[in-house]
Amino acid sequence: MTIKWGIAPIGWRNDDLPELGKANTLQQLLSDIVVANFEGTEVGGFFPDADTLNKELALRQLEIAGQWFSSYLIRDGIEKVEKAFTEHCVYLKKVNATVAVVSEQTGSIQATTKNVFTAKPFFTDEEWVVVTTGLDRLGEIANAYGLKLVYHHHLGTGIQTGAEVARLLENTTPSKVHLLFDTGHIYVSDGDYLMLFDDHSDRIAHIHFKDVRAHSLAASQAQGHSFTEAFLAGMFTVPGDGVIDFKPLYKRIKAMQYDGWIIVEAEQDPAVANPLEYALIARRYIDDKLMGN
Ligand SMILES: O=C1C[C@@H](O)[C@H](O)[C@@H](O)C1=O
Ligand SMILES: [Co+2]
Repeated sequence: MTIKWGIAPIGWRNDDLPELGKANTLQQLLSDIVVANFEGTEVGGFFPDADTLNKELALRQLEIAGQWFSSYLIRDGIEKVEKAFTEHCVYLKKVNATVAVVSEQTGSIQATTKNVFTAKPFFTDEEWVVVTTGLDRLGEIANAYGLKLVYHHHLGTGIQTGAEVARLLENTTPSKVHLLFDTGHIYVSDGDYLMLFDDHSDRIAHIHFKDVRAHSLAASQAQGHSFTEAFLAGMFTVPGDGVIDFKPLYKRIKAMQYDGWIIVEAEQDPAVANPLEYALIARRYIDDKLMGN
């Protein structure tokens, strides 16, 4: 079992809202990650070409876990998506990543003003077939580049709930499509975050540790916030600062001999939540409450 701990750029700069933290440079982000004693990160939308990135990583002995890829299999069809995904894998291989994070974004309300708690899309039976067969094909491409395709269930998308994740996994091939388990997304969607882990631990190949502030979540639900409004209002935070108890989860992760990355990922406005300060809060929680027990 080798667990690597990383932290995502999303607390410094946000791909969903690129104006957030615009002044934070790659160098600042990577140096903060070193200060907070994490081993690596995921690629953010503002990251440079592979050679430039590799140089900055090597200077700090940091590694890349993977990068998000928005697939539009239903909207665009497999041929178009395959091409973009192959380019994505070429880059990931150059930066020595291990996973390609994929989320089907057809119909997603993630970047819209719609109520994220009530207006998620649902795929038809035909659309499910397109998504699952397409993901199997993308998984073959990822494998050819020595990467694992890890599927990211996400609020406001067609694959959000535990039942939807189960349907996805039942209809895809285990050697081609793995699961990214994101604590924050499943907590807000279903409440119970351990059940999804227990049901599919054999498919989990990447983990996002995202915590949730219960009072902010309740306020956002009451106000019918969009995804963006909800995270700007403070719905997400780092482990140790919210309502999720990561201790029973971490016990399970160790018990299954998990081999892979756990990435702390908490989108907040960096002007409100100092990214280094929150990285250090997460580090302290991990050291004292998880690894120390
Ligand atoms: O992994 C993620 C990537 C982001 O783009 C996304 O919106 C966020 O919520 C997340 O979990
Ligand atoms: Co995530």
